[in-house]
Amino acid sequence: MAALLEINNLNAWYGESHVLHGVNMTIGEGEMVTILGRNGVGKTTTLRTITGILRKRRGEIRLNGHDMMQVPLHRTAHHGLGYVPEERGIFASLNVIENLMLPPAVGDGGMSLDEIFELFPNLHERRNSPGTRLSGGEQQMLAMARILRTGVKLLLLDEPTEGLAPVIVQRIGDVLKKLKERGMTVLLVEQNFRFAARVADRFYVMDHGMVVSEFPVGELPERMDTLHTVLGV
Ligand SMILES: Nc1ncnc2c1ncn2[C@@H]1O[C@H](COP(=O)(O)OP(=O)(O)OP(=O)(O)O)[C@@H](O)[C@H]1O
Repeated sequence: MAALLEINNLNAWYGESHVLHGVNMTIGEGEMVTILGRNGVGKTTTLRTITGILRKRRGEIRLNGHDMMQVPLHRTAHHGLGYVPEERGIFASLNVIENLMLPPAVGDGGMSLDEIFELFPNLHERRNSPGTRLSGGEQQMLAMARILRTGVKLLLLDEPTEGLAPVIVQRIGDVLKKLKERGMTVLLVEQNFRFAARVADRFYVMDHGMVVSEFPVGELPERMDTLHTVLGV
């Protein structure tokens, strides 16, 4: 499988605080990979550093072979990188369609509104509702849908299931499975272990700003005891 994203010896700082200490990851095209780890180990920071929101960084980030360290933040989407942050960023005063149409399409292969509404039928039902009236689950789906419309190749998701009811978590899992069938590559941070086990091909476990282990989903059962210790769950 060809690598879509390659990260080598990635370091990042918040001011003087050195948070990532040499992260290495490779994500193959069409893969779904989950980053696990306790609170504060650097999972969100890894996503923010890949997107370039956090600029105080050193190391290597290649997307499709392209050196992303040189790409300014406003150009990252043009290279196929889409980021859905934990806080989702839905515009409260805009309705669902307006939120969806806001980011410009930046590449080929973005989903049409019809395709989006097929994937997220409840967004179609709520298409005229303002952001303020959406549930947490609907906001999460809208945040994902908005990025999918733009034609991204790599989707970075930060805790997509946080605070959501089990039935909505299940639905987000179904969406990710359908995206996988379409060949989308996804790197996600997730604390919900059962959800992650359902959608991921592979896991990275982070601790103290580094990747400390990596394994395919098939090895999950034999790793459970160690993971419970490492993750404190
Ligand atoms: N804006 C910031 N300024 C300074 N330090 C920060 C900032 N954001 C995060 N940190 C620190 O960086 C470290 C890594 O945080 P990060 O949010 O990446 O962890 P995480 O693994 O995603 O955990 P969580 O699930 O709690 O978000 C933590 O020590 C955190 O306190």
